[in-house]
Amino acid sequence: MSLLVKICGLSTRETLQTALDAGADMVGFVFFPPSPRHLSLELGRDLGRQVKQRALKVALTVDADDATLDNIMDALSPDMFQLHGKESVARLRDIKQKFGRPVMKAVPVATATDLAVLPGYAAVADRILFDARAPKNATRPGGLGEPFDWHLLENLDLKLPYMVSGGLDAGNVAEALRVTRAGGVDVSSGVESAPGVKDPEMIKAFIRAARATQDASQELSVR
Ligand SMILES: O=C(O)c1ccccc1NCC(=O)[C@H](O)[C@H](O)COP(=O)(O)O
Repeated sequence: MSLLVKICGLSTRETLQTALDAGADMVGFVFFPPSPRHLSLELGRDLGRQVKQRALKVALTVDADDATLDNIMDALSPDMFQLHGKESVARLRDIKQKFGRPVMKAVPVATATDLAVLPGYAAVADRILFDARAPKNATRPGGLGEPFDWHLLENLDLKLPYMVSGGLDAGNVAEALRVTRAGGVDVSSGVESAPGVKDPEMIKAFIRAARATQDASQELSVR
């Protein structure tokens, strides 16, 4: 299974084009007003049209109600919802049934006890995104540019596909993959020159660094 690379929090046509041209598998669009990456529905509609099925469109929400999800469906027609709030297992099931889209559940990680929620979510979600747990005073539950201890996932036995995120960048993505054996990586701050300002060269460097781990593992497997 090839590595999935997600660039999250895209908000301009230029940087979205860079991510698509550089081969991102998933492009994430944030619909959470306190975020510096928050998109209006109209901008989401415009950027969504640009993707043209070159990558999966991931709509990122936080404890959103049905009306909000409905509006996002109309504007973006996402390929997947990324639920990054305190959504319950029952709410995941509800959203999948109502909107007919796969859901990726973000699981905040700070200590091993945070993994206790996995069996419940893994029974309903289509994918898990492990992210660093935000500090109590944070204005948002993700996109904070801080990693968690990847070794907490070292012995993970999860049948569901999962991604690792939180403080990744071109310099540490290979180590994050080596330790976590994740099938995908996700980045936001690590490809920005300032909060919410994506940098095209950093996007390209991150994707190159992530892809290089695939090449290395393929070389090993054919030896
Ligand atoms: O990116 C945001 O602003 C955001 C706001 C609210 C909830 C989640 C958010 N981002 C979630 C993501 O998928 C990020 O890519 C992930 O948390 C990693 O972010 P970073 O550590 O900045 O790379």
